[in-house]
Amino acid sequence: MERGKVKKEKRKETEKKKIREKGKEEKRKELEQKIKEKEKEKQEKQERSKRKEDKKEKRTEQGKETKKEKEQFKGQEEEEENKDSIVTVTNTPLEPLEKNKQILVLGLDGAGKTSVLHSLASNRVQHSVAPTQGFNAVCINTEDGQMEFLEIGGSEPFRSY
Ligand SMILES: Nc1nc2c(ncn2[C@@H]2O[C@H](COP(=O)(O)OP(=O)(O)OP(=O)(O)O)[C@@H](O)[C@H]2O)c(=O)[nH]1
Ligand SMILES: [Mg+2]
Repeated sequence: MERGKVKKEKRKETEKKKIREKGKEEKRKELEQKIKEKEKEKQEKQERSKRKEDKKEKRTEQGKETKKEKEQFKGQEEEEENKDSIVTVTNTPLEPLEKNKQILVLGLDGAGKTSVLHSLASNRVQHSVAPTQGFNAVCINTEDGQMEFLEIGGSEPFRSY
């Protein structure tokens, strides 16, 4: 009888051990799953941060390009202003060239604006030209298209224009 009791107790102990081991394995599996989920979250965060950095870099590059364009435009304007007596400025310097061009002619009085335009239009040199009062418009037809010159008198009353 005692032997039978001992055997039963041994069986119970082995069963208990088995149950404990199963519980431990389940806990291990749960921990492993949690660790994997955390790693995935970290990777996703890193990818998001990378995308944000890429977007920022693109924006800064675009800003640099626009700044360069502005600087080029300013440089062109300054070069045109530094010309001696007659200054010609096109209305749309950065747009594609059109057939009809409008050219503004500026300069001090007596510089020879009207004389140059007259010689261009008529192929003749006119010596005594009266000072331009207000503005003087000259249209010249060329092979490529029309060129419209607008001269503003260089006398002091017209310099404000
Ligand atoms: N010697 C010489 N005289 C010139 C020349 N070009 C113009 N002139 C003379 O300079 C004077 C003034 O010329 P304009 O063409 O009227 O000058 P402008 O720039 O139109 O002057 P405003 O209309 O007052 O702004 C005229 O008597 C011209 O004959 C040039 O190349 N050489
Ligand atoms: Mg003139």
